[in-house]
Amino acid sequence: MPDRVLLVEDQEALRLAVREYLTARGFDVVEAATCDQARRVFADTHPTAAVLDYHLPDGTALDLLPEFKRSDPFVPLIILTAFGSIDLAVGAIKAGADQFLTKPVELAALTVVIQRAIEARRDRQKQLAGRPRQEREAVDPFLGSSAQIRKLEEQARRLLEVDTPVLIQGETGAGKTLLARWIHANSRRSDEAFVDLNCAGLSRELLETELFGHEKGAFTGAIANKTGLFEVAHRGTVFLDEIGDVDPQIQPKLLKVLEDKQFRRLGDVRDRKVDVRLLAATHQELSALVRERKFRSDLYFRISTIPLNVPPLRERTEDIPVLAEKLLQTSTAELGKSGFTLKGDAMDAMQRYAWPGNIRELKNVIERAVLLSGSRELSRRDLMFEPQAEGFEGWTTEGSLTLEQLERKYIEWTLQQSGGKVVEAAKRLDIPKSTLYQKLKQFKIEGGSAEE
Ligand SMILES: Nc1ncnc2c1ncn2[C@@H]1O[C@H](COP(=O)(O)OP(=O)(O)OP(=O)(O)O)[C@@H](O)[C@H]1O
Repeated sequence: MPDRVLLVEDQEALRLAVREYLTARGFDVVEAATCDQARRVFADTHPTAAVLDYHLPDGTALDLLPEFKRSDPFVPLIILTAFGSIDLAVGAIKAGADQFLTKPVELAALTVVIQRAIEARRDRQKQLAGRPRQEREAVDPFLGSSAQIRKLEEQARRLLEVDTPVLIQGETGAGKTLLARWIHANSRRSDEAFVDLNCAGLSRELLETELFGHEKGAFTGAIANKTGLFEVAHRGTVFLDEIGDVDPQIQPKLLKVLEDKQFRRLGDVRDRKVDVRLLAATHQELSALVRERKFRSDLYFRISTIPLNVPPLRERTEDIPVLAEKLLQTSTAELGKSGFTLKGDAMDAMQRYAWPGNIRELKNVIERAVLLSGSRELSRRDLMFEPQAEGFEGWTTEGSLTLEQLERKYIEWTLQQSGGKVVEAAKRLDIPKSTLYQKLKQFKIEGGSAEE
């Protein structure tokens, strides 16, 4: 049976073009032009995945995301936003979207994103059916020769024989999930399930039933018993991404699973026993959340005994060539292409760029270059790095800007936008304050103040 995709887009011409393209690639496409229509079509057709334009005549995609996720927690939701609306995109991801793409939409890229999202959904469903996860081609999380990545490998290998929880820290896209999968796949639990859940943007109710399950009648809408992920992962591994976002009311329940190996389904009167290993990841400073009383200190100490730090890509630039080559190989294979190479100037540019989105961004940049380049020899010009904010026009003022010049302009601009406050500018740039100070010194930028 073909996979059904719900397409919510009010621009008719675009909707028809996307529909034709996806239909020709074997999808069964159902359509809606407004939020209202989308609700009806979603309820009637139970799509496998949905692609939603952000702005709709009677609301935004954010109105639909929670409703869709409530009726089908696994449905992949892909949001289309206008070029440059990074803030909206971030909001959408927080609200539960799985992916976002900027318009104009590259149809081949959209297709790849939909296929991947559906594949990920299938994996989750297989897990729920109780079958051990079929590990896809094993990806090496320790590619490269930098001291940082070698140290990470050494530390991670020591954790394979034990059952203690592990806290994986690192910036978004740095490879935390990949590392968690690797730990599971190489541990004693590898024949059992690996169940992962991203806790970001999940409401307390949804998170609780996802993790612990519920009994029929536990709340309005609980029409049948539901098995939670901890039960599904019995004897295996549970990976909780963005653990810092777990609602404070759920945190004691997580602690109970770790300490007593027991939990209770919502609406149940008895505890259930379970044997799972917990791996958790965060891009936030959990100790700061503890200080702000947003994260319980007892849970923090329980999970942070063995922290692993995945380094950001910009701190291991010597690993970029080998990673880029590997990602080029996998992208071309997935896209059914071959014979692509990266030229020296492309490698240099990649090693000088700051990669705020880390390996995920590197992968996207390479994939886009493969899709869009007219030549198989990819040069610096084929690599389009993501602009990081609306309103910055530094790159349009001069024809030939080096990445270093662009970085300098962007830092100056961000500092100006932050009223000269270094702490705030560092937050906006998503880099540590100390790194920003170094850059200000390096680029001889003046006017930054240390005040909060
Ligand atoms: N060593 C690697 N080799 C190939 N691909 C990698 C490697 N590390 C990460 N990736 C790819 O980069 C992307 C991001 O990785 P991953 O999801 O593990 O990051 P993350 O730190 O968990 O991100 P987030 O914080 O957003 O959850 C994935 O598509 C992953 O396959």
